[in-house]
Amino acid sequence: MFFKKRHAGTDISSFVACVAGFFSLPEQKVSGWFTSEDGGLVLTLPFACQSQHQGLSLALQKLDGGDKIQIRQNIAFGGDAKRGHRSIRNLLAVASGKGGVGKSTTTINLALALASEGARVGILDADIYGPSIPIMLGNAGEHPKSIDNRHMQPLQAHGLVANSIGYLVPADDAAVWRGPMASKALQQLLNETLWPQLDYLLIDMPPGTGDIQLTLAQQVPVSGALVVTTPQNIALADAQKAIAMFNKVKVPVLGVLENMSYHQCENCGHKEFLFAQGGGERISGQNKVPLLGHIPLDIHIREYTDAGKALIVDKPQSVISQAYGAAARQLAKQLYISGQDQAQAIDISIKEAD
Ligand SMILES: Nc1ncnc2c1ncn2[C@@H]1O[C@H](COP(=O)(O)OP(=O)(O)OP(=O)(O)O)[C@@H](O)[C@H]1O
Repeated sequence: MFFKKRHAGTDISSFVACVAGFFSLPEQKVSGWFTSEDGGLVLTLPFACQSQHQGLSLALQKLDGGDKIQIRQNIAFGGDAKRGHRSIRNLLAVASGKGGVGKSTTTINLALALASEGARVGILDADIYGPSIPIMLGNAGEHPKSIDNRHMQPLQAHGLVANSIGYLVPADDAAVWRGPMASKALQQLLNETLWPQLDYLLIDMPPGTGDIQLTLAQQVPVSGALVVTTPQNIALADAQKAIAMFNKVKVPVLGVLENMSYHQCENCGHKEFLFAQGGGERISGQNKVPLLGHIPLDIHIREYTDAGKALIVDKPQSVISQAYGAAARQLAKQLYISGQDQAQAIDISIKEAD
């Protein structure tokens, strides 16, 4: 590991410290991101954070030799890659516990935010009983094409790929499916869709924590889960059940995202906390999982998703887009850290078995 410390006579520890500080990570987690190529140093970032490259580059430029470092992004495989899906580097479940807290809206906007951070992103709508992704992507009524009558081409919208039961059967049909049929449908959507190479596949889970959700969490090789909640007590109680469910099936909970945190008046700027305040902090503290952000209750979010348009693409500089962007980068980082920890745990248990 000599290279980790020195490169062509340069002590790289100051670069490592700079990158570690920039991402608030321990130095040993980032030292392996530096490699040597054609006599120069390359820094390869393993999670989606393209919007941060310039800021990081400026920080490095202040260090002796830091201006020559090339920055790249190559998103790492998360979790137990051997159990994973061939073309998908990270499968992420987005769950809520309680219905109507904005899980699908959050899934779409985080997916768009991850794509704007330079990742290849897909959405699998597993909300069999209320598939809203087709409407939110603006392509309800379209159907996946198949060339062999077995595999489906995912649909494309706003730079994302997606598949949903909503593209395949009328909503009323799926609404009466029992558990085994619903989980079979999800397996088919995952395994019979011709997913292109993806860095992240976000799975919009059905709301609730019953048998169906438990089966889905067990059957699909997800690398981690995100729990969406509002700050309201009844939503938090259900979010807590969702966290307990993932703990039970040993799926790492990467964070909690508080939606509809407040409404800010467009005229006077006054913030109103319609669904109470501090709930996200409480649930994150109690469970020792990161709180990835607060998304306000905002008319533009509702209007854009109802119209199947992408706020983040149309108005990337808006406060809302920035809030989703920050949450998406946090999520990507947590997914990476959790994947590293899992890989290390597997490594340790293999060594112990030796
Ligand atoms: N932050 C927000 N600001 C304004 N409206 C929002 C916000 N988040 C979600 N909504 C709106 O709330 C409604 C419910 O959102 P959504 O369908 O995403 O919830 P869900 O939790 O996925 O619901 P379900 O339990 O039915 O799957 C939608 O009309 C959506 O546009």
